[in-house]
Amino acid sequence: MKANSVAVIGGGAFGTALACVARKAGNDVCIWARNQTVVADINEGRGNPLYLPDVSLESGITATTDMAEALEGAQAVLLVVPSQHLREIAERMAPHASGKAVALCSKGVERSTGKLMSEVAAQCLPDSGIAVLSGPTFARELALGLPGAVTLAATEEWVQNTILQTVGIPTFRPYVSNDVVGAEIGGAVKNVLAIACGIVTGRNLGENARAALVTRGLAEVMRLAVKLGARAETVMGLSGLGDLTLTCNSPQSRNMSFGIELGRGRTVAEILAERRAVTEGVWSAESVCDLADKLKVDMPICQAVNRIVSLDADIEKTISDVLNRPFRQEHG
Ligand SMILES: NC(=O)c1ccc[n+]([C@@H]2O[C@H](COP(=O)([O-])OP(=O)(O)OC[C@H]3O[C@@H](n4cnc5c(N)ncnc54)[C@H](O)[C@@H]3O)[C@@H](O)[C@H]2O)c1
Ligand SMILES: O=P(O)(O)OC[C@H](O)CO
Repeated sequence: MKANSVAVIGGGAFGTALACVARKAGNDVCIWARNQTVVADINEGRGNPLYLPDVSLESGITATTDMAEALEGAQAVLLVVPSQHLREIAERMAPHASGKAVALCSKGVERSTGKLMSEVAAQCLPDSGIAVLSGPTFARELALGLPGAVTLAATEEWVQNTILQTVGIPTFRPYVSNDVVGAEIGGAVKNVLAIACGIVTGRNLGENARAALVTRGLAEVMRLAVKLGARAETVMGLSGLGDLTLTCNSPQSRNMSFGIELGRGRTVAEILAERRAVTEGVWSAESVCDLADKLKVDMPICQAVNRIVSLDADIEKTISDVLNRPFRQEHG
């Protein structure tokens, strides 16, 4: 029997890792990447050293810079580009993605509109079935075949089933949900909170402080998610608590490591200038805070990160402001 065909849109670390997962699930996989060097590395070198060094790719994973070619014949699509570029790429996909199941794997909130990724996709890909795939997943570990689990959220059963069959394997276990907004909000906000945890780590403020930040950060995610109509249980699942725990506790995280460097005194511009990889929390801090303001949701940790990364606020003063907020009830 001919293998199913899967398109992975985005040739960064996570797109490449998900291509490995989809291949292990028995699919023929074609990665679309904008960078010709990435395409050549995948097709000729069987790897992606620019974005995911030291990982070899199985045959059965190919790459192209041609969007139509990548999507032709694909039953399922994994959309894995940085969140601020999702609209532009989804618009390019649209003529070739009608009737296909598309899993959104980006974590962020669009800066120019304040929209969640599913809202952007609803505008740009009206004829596709949309899912959100999100959870605690460092690309490298996935690509190496280490075990993990994610939330797979879609309102339509055929979309859930298509994506489940595309990526579900014993070492990559999707847990299915119909709470799309709940599944995506955790991933978007945890990147901002991981920067806060990094700052605290970089300034040697201790493990107690980081545990407090993770817990109070979870309360921020919960308040925003519930206000957006998401379910609390989703926030307590893999895409919420799971991803927050991973990202806020490991310097493997680009967001946490960015915060660590900030905490040690380097500037946003200096750190970003040295990075090829995307640090989503930098780009979503402002849009998460704008969304919170609009919905009148209190998110003091995210606001503090935004003041530091977007408005160049003094770190010591910002930490002091957070610590000196009035005491309050833990819940409610
Ligand atoms: N890396 C991970 O462990 C991981 C895990 C889960 C989710 N994600 C999410 O996946 C998304 C992609 O992250 P990644 O880690 O694969 O990226 P990456 O940092 O490895 O690479 C950046 C990617 O962005 C692309 N890019 C840069 N500028 C672009 C533009 N103008 N238009 C289109 N593409 C552009 C690059 O070509 C490259 O493919 C992000 O939203 C990230 O939060 C990443
Ligand atoms: O390295 P980060 O901070 O972008 O995090 C990667 C994934 O989102 C972890 O689930």
